[in-house]
Amino acid sequence: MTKTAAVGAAVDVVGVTKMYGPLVAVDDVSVRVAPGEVYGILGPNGAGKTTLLRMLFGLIRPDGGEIRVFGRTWDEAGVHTLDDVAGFIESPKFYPYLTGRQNLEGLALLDGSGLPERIDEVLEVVDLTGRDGDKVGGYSYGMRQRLGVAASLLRSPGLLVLDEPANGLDPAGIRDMRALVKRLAASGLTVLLSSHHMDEVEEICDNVTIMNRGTVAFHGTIDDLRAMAPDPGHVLRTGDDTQAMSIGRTRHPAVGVEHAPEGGLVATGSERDLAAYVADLVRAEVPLLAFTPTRTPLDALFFMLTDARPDDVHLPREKQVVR
Ligand SMILES: Nc1ncnc2c1ncn2[C@@H]1O[C@H](COP(=O)(O)OP(=O)(O)OP(=O)(O)O)[C@@H](O)[C@H]1O
Repeated sequence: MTKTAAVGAAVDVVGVTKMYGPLVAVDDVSVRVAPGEVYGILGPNGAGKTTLLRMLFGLIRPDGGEIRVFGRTWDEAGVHTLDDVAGFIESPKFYPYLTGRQNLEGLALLDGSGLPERIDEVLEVVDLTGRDGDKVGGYSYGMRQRLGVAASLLRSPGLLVLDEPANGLDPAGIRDMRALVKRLAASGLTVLLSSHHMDEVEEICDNVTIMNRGTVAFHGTIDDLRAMAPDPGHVLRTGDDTQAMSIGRTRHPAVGVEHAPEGGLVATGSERDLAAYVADLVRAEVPLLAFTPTRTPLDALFFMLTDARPDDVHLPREKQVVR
């Protein structure tokens, strides 16, 4: 990426660095989000995602580089940098003893640009119609996240920034949040979201920056990412691993067959080569007990590009270190 500000970009982060003492939390990172796209910042814990979004929101200042939001910088435009922007860092906060609707009414009043008549509309977008009269204290975590999105939409933003919106949600909450972001994207809204989840970014985003320890480990389209992904690995459980291994090594050089640390074998190769190998095992009457994918190729790539361990990346928010 060239280090010049882009004309017409919704967000243009150019060579931004942020230090915390000796720690370089964000190291010369550039990210360009075009209007109308859904852009993902993906990375394991501590990669620098939230720090980057905090700088965009003006909550902290970069030590170097420049951030433009719809062409505006904090130095030039001050708080007007966020005129057309909405979203939240980490989790949105609401008054638990007020209803969802009352919280939105309060926000609409405070934020002159949020029209009270939009409340019904945004509640419907986030699928909270019918629950708006309940106190927020009784909402699930997923409902609160969706209310946060509703609060953001009140001001009809041009850019919605979401920091790990699906983090800490149960599977149904994750599904609802993804569906919501997809609906918003389909309506033409520009969305910048951070995530721990490769599958979330793959499902929702057009472009992605993968961060690791403050630096950019990958930058490009989801298709570019897919093209880089390694062949899928499969765990193979057989009644005769020795013979299965020997058939693999002698007759299927394009398939890698190794002993899996947890028992059984791991076979890697293209789908076609794996299918031929398995067919051969069946022909040789090697008892086949299981053939299951280890992890998706994109997940495997994510672990290769970052220091994430599979266990690191699905920690719910409440289990993470609170700063
Ligand atoms: N206020 C702070 N003071 C000191 N160090 C900080 C502070 N905020 C963040 N860091 C450090 O900066 C690095 C990047 O943190 P950041 O929160 O941006 O990562 P992240 O990718 O958002 O991770 P997570 O997914 O866990 O939120 C981490 O090493 C973190 O410990």
